[in-house]
Amino acid sequence: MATTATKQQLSGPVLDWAAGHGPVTGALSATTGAFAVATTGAATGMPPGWALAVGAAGALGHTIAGLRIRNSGRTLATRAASWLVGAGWTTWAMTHGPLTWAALGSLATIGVGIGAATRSTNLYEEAREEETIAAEQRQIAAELSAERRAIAAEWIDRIQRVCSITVRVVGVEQWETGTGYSIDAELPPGGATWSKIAAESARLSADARLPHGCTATASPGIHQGRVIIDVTTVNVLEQERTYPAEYGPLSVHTGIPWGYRTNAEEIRAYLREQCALVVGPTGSGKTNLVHLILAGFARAEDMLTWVIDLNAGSAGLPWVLPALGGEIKAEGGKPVRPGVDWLAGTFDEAMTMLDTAVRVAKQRKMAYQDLLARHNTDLLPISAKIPQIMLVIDEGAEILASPDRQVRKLAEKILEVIRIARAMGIRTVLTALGATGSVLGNLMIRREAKVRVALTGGETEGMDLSKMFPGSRGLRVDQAPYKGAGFMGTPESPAALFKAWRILPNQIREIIAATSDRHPVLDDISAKAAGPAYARRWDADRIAWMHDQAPETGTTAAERAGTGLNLSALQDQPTTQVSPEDEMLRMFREQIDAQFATAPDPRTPADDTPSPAAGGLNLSALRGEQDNPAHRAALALLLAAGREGTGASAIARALAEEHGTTRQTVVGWLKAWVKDGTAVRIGEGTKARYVHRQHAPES
Ligand SMILES: Nc1ncnc2c1ncn2[C@@H]1O[C@H](COP(=O)(O)OP(=O)(O)OP(=O)(O)O)[C@@H](O)[C@H]1O
Repeated sequence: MATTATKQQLSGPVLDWAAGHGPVTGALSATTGAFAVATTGAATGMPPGWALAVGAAGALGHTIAGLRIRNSGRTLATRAASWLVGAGWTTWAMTHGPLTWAALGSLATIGVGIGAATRSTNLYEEAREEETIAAEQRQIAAELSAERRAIAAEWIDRIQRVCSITVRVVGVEQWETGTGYSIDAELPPGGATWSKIAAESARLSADARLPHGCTATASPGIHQGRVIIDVTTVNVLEQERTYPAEYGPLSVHTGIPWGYRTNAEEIRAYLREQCALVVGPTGSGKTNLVHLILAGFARAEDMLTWVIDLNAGSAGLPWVLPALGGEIKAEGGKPVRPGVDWLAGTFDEAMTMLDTAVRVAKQRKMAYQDLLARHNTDLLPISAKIPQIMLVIDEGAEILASPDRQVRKLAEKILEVIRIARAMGIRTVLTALGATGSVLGNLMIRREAKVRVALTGGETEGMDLSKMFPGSRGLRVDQAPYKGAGFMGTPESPAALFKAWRILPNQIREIIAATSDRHPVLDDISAKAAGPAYARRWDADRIAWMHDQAPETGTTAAERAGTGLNLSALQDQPTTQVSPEDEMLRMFREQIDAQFATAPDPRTPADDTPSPAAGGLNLSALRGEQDNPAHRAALALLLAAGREGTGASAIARALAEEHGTTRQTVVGWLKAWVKDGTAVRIGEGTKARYVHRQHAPES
């Protein structure tokens, strides 16, 4: 019999009134368990003392288990009492018979009692647990605020000592990046200003014993009586960080990330209305920054980048050649678009580009009047349909400062674009080797180019930061003695230390591939204004300079730059040697041919006479046409016609005077273009029009 009770005890929690039960199931299990033991015990003549012994053992075991999981004394007492009361009833019931009204009634009462007690202890345990968590959090907060209080006290003393200003610290925020903290402080009454503290940045940094490259920078608080002091404690400028490998879409409206601040937070350039000026002496990491800037523009869905680089086009070539040279292919072997929309490496091409930009700005101003009225704005709403044109002019500041008469013409055009095109969505990024007075002395640049970067790379010569960032004091060149590091200021973010990411050549290729489908096309109105000059920008003769300017070896940028601007790009540099670049250019031409069907076929001699291609098409005959100026002009007109398209009569009319081309000839060309996929025919009969495949509805 004893064995039975023990077996029950071993095989299941008959008398376990606590494990895994809520108040109701616990009480039910306890009372039914006790009832079962009592009835079985009475029927089998089990000695009643056994139940009491089991109850006592249960109470003891449960108390030990409860202590282990740190139950409260109250919970332990309730549970032990439950065991003992239950065991007491079982013992009594086995002696007096469990099937009497008194036994059953008292068992029910015990059940309700246990249920209520368990419910109460459970609630108590929950409350106790919550209180423990809250206490832990209070302790963490107290420790944190103790640290913050210590920082506040330290800086109140320091600002008093260094600046003789007694501030009251309102808050201290430790940066998530773990590289420093910001102090929000109230200035004392009596005329103290945040700029007084800003001017003492260097002395404050020294007083705080900050590591090299770390600063205490003051900026305005939420009103003029408050100041924010950003204190960096880890030097992130020293580290080389590569351009983030996530090449997701950007927009002129989201801003374009150019690098990161000393608190490791990225900083963006907002260029919808602003132009930018980037100054960096040789070896400071300027070329790297230009690539980084082009990378951001390439990622944007509403920006087209036009690059002028009279120093061998080195800034733009890595964004063009791998794409058009067929080095990079999109899915299914499709050609990819270059990472920039236009690259000018010669004086003539640069002039053409700037003239085009002026024409586009003027045309946009006239043609988008309705749109501006509808949007109740004088700023053209830039989107993927009407993209912003970003003119990046490497060493543009040197062009502006050049005494050369020819170069001055370029300078005037650059200034004209800057002056007239803000509202119409054309902005420029000018780079400079030095912050020359003649550039910053120019009112137009001072007014329009408020996004500014000075890469120092440790260079102190000719670095007048107070001219680059007027009003910002306490900036010292020696604070950023690393390549790619310097200062950046924008209308949204005051001038302060910054570092550009390092962008690697393979990343440029990755970005070209990743963004090829994302680049917008010039809106029809702008494309019409841009005309053939734009449409033919990738023509073989127009890109021949790329070959002439093939990557040099053994020549440093300094040598190339000479006194600031190397005009070698303006000279003819005939080359006869056959080199890998020749091969690359051949592939490039093939690519152009595939895209625009324009490149001459060496097998067919150039022929100025339009081919009577109207009846029965002969593609090989048409190849001869491709060197024919009338044929090329017709294709340019088709491209310039954009999405609206054009027809044979319109093209023939436009060509009649200069080339004497007949409608019948144009019909032949159009049919050929439809056949080889260059053009798409839309509509029938008299409504038929032809659209270049670049503007065809499905693309
Ligand atoms: N952001 C950066 N982070 C780390 N290293 C950099 C960074 N930018 C440039 N560098 C280093 O500096 C070297 C020179 O960079 P870059 O060619 O961009 O300088 P530059 O000012 O254009 O000089 P140059 O006029 O001689 O071409 C790079 O090869 C690279 O090693």
